[in-house]
Amino acid sequence: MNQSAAPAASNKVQALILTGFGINCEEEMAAAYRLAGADATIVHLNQVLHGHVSIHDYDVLNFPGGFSFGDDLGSGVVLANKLRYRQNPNGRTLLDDLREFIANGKFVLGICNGFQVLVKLGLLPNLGGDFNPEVTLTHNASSRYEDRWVRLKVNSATRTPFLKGIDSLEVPVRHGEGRLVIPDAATRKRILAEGLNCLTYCDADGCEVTQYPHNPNGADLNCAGLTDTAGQVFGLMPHPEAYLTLYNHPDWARRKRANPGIPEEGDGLRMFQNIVEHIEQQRHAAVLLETNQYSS
Ligand SMILES: NC(=O)CC[C@H](N)C(=O)O
Repeated sequence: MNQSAAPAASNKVQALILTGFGINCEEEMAAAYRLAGADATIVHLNQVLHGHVSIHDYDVLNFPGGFSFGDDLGSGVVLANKLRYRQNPNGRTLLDDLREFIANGKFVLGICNGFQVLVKLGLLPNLGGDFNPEVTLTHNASSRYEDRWVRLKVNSATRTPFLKGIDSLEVPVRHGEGRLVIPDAATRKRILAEGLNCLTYCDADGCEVTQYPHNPNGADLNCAGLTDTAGQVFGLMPHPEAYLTLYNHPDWARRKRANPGIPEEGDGLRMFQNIVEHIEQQRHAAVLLETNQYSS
């Protein structure tokens, strides 16, 4: 774990990955970013909450999966409250920093418990722009912990760069509280109209199926992931960071035997490659703009 206050001097995209308090998927997330060509720094949340590490030194902030605070009071609730109310020595909360981080055009990703935190903190879907919770994630309709592989379909209307060029993907789920509940018709309508329901559960052919077991939790809109209206904040229940190579898949040997030329990358890696590439392109465009300003 990195204990220093700033990321190493490097031209690579900088991904900050938070851990602590029961988060347990930080190493997989760091592996995903490193395979995608970024620098990944794992820090304990206290480093950020006490003001020793600034999120503003990074390009993309990540909330991994796990069981923060033992899921007490509901998955993600205690951590979200800590981020909303805990002040650092300068009197700022992490939510204050997150508002600024997002206003600066940066990116936030939450996976599983991380998605639950983003929803409970009001970062997703944040239709009102005031960071108040508008939807929730609660106990699976099956009343069971669901631990298996699912297939997802990407909403072609999504604006998030994380999902650019992806039609469908296979990924594992492992959660007890993944059921998205949208409490009112107006919120549901806006989520649909703006394409914020970026991922839905589907069958092996990529056709959307709303019934269990395809939809593992009974989520409203058959929804597995949400973005904010700009597509900068993205959260999903399944774990793309757990499918980085073909060999993460339980069926890899059979698949390789049937098709020896099968790609060795797992479906989940693409989202990390996408965001790293997007940030690199943004930087390149900014440099070109600056060069043109000086030369004209
Ligand atoms: N894998 C996870 O992040 C699990 C999230 C949460 N603890 C749940 O069970 O719903």
